[in-house]
Amino acid sequence: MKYPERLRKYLVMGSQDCLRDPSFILEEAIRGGVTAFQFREKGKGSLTGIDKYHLGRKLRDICWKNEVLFFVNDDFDLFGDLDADGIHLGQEDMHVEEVRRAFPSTLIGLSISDERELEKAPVTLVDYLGVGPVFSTSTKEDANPVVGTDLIAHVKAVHPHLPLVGIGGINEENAHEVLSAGADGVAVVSAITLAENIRNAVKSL
Ligand SMILES: Cc1ncc(COP(=O)(O)OP(=O)(O)O)c(N)n1
Ligand SMILES: Cc1ncsc1CCOP(=O)(O)O
Ligand SMILES: [Mg+2]
Repeated sequence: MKYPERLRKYLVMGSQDCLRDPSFILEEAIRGGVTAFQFREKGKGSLTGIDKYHLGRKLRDICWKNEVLFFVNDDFDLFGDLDADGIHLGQEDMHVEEVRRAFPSTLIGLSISDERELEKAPVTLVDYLGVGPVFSTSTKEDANPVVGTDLIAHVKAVHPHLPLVGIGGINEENAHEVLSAGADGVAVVSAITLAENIRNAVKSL
């Protein structure tokens, strides 16, 4: 599968998002068709230090065994330690320019939550944009205001060749709206991690 298609079904997850073993959830999600994974160990109840590293390594190995892209959220040191395929950065995180300088050929994703952020984004240095929250979410405590599918359509119109994924409140009922608005993929946490049947949840996205 070529690169932008590999962002089609993008699971974002840390142990704090799981009621079951994260390795089991990731394996089931991959069997259901997940094509990319972001290790986002962050927020209430999340692991730190060596425990975070060990879980990250376990999830990375599952991804690699199955040819699924493995991204690390925020944590530049962990990204390097795990030799991840890429890193996802937000507006408050380490600067894209700095990561690109240190890792000329890694995959870099950048969050966009409004038109102003898009205007000042170093788009030539990133491999995809994560646009959202598209719908309301209870997974991210400090989430920005909901942007709807209009921002997806705007970003695609301004940068038609730059891959983009929607994130925030996406589930099997509304995923088609995100894709119809121009997204290359959907990035999902709770609709997968909390699903009773994970494989079916991914299949129906
Ligand atoms: C694919 C994707 N898009 C957006 C985000 C959000 O990143 P950020 O704004 O840095 O917030 P945190 O995830 O770090 O809380 C993401 N993680 N993934
Ligand atoms: C990490 C992140 N960034 C914007 S919304 C969000 C959380 C998305 O979680 P969910 O898919 O459960 O709404
Ligand atoms: Mg971040």
